[in-house]
Amino acid sequence: MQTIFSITELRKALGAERRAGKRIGFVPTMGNLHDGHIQLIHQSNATADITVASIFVNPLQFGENEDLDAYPRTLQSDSEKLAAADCDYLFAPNIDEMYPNGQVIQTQVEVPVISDLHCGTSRPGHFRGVATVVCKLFGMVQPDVAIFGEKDFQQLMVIRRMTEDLFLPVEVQGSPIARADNGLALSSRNGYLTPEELAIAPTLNRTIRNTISQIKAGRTDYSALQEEAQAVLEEAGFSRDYYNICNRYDLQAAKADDSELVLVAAAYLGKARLIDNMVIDL
Ligand SMILES: Nc1ncnc2c1ncn2[C@@H]1O[C@H](COP(=O)(O)OP(=O)(O)OP(=O)(O)O)[C@@H](O)[C@H]1O
Ligand SMILES: CC(C)(CO)[C@@H](O)C(=O)[O-]
Ligand code: BAL
Repeated sequence: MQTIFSITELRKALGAERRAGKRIGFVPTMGNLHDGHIQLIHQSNATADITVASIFVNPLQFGENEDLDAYPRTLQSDSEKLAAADCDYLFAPNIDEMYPNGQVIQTQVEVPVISDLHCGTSRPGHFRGVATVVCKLFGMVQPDVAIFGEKDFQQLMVIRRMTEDLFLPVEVQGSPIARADNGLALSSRNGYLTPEELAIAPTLNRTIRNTISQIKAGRTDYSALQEEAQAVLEEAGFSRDYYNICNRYDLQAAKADDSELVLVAAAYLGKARLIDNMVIDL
């Protein structure tokens, strides 16, 4: 695997691959890689000839009081994991490479409506930061296909909308959530949890599954179901963010006669903010 830090060098290397007729797969990440990320690399390897992973902790998508400084930076071990997974290129630009004009005076990409729901409500401006950096990364890497995890369900929808609206020539693929045996969605932020909190964390997924079985059993009083689940999570030691039963296609609050749903949730536990979701087929 070749590690590249500059856009010029990246363009040179990938230009040669493209001219050789290679289909380029791309996996954008913020690093501190776990098996969920490696699954995305495998998916890219299966669909493309060349896989490019990026590692960039993007300040533009972090709020003022969020964990930008604390976010784990583990380039050496990430690079070993990527090489072992047969990734071909690691692109790890620094902040000046990504934002040569600073983070404020530059073009930003806004995907309206959906960006203001759920994670966008608790993290204002977050999806503008995500859409902007992913658009820039697409311009740098010019992939044929890009893979994103379904753990960030709303992020995947924002990126699909952006790609479609801007006619970006990239196929966007989702990849299922990789979980620990106890149901906990793998996440770099699980590393913030103490052993006691790690024992509590699977309650988030267990609660989601419980809500879904009640919906499958016929309950359609979604507001009450959401409130009951929030109470269970608080009792377990979480603090509230959101827990919403939604229409799968626009992420608006589900109506009683909607049949294709998704439950999206986020909750605070100690220093971590955990997210999870599950689709519901009725
Ligand atoms: N458990 C998982 N299963 C599948 N994909 C995942 C999982 N965790 C992360 N991803 C995907 O990996 C890509 C990079 O995500 P990121 O680097 O933010 O990892 P993360 O572990 O989700 O970190 P964080 O805890 O900060 O959200 C995203 O497309 C994300 O959806
Ligand atoms: C897509 C992404 C790499 C953009 O910074 C980030 O939001 C993430 O890791 O999911
Ligand atoms: N996985 C989404 C990146 C973030 O939380 O900022």
